[in-house]
Amino acid sequence: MDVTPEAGGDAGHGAASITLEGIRKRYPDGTEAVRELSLEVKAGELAVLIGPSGCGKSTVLRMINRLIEPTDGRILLGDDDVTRVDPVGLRRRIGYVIQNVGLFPHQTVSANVATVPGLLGWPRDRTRRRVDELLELVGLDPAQFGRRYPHELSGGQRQRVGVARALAADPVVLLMDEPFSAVDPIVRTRLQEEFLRLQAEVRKTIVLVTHDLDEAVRLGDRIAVLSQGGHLEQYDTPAAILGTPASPFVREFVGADRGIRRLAVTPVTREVLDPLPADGGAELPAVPLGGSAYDALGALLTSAAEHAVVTEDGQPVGLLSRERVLGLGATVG
Ligand SMILES: Nc1ncnc2c1ncn2[C@@H]1O[C@H](COP(=O)(O)OP(=O)(O)OP(=O)(O)O)[C@@H](O)[C@H]1O
Repeated sequence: MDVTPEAGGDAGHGAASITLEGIRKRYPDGTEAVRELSLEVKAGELAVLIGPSGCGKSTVLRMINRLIEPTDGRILLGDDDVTRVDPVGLRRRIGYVIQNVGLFPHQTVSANVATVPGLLGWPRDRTRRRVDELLELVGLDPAQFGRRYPHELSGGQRQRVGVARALAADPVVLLMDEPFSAVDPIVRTRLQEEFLRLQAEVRKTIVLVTHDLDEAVRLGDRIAVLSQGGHLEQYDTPAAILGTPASPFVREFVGADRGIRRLAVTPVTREVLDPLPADGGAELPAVPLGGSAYDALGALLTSAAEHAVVTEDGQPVGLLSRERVLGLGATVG
């Protein structure tokens, strides 16, 4: 069988749907990592797998490209059963991006991106064109970055090279295991935005594993919330997952983050302030009246202070305690 780019590709360009049918993974030591999971990712869609540590997310992902062999069940790319094909050939048709990227340290950026085309025996000219095109696509100038080695790049740049490498041979499917977690939050947000633009262009079928609910909500067309043993609690759009959690587990899972998210949109008002001390709180961190409770909490945690002084037009108007800020999160959660 040949997993062609057209296989099952009714929506994405060169993308295939992924169907998991009753897959199960029992490790040799008896661990039931995934008991029974069925899931369909439509061609050209991005599905996020999220859930607590150890619930089986990475195991599911690695069964799709057969880095891990399923104990039971079927996995289809388009109409083709991946459990029946040569795993090495299969992996050349599936892009795989992991945390910390896994670039080859002694090869240049261009050589890294050219890995799979090289294995597939593409002519050198075609490979070179493809490498340049992909580096441009992920926002790296080929002339400037192509000859560098991975250690000469920032973490965010390495991550982009990882994505370019995974896309090099125009895979039918892209698997991403915590692809943005190794970079700081600001770079992460930027990479996520760039990645969404890239996905709008290439429309691959993508399965992405993350711990970060904000990332799941931002990137996912659909989110699969898993509990221990790869149990599928809910598989739905981000809005539906946040708005109508299907089980107490999902409610609790999104609930914790929902409180934090609400803090970001809750302003610090006069109602929550305590009177100023005699010295006006000169030594305390200052936060503006009307600023977000989330930012106020950040200022308190950074300075390890119990109180912040709240200012209006530069003048102190009251004290805000850490307890009050946390209360704002709890009462609106
Ligand atoms: N090779 C292995 N042998 C035995 N058990 C394993 C093996 N690999 C993973 N497991 C177990 O299978 C379960 C699922 O692991 P998996 O890595 O898929 O979870 P995960 O949801 O990706 O976790 P995390 O979020 O912590 O990365 C865990 O209980 C883990 O300890």
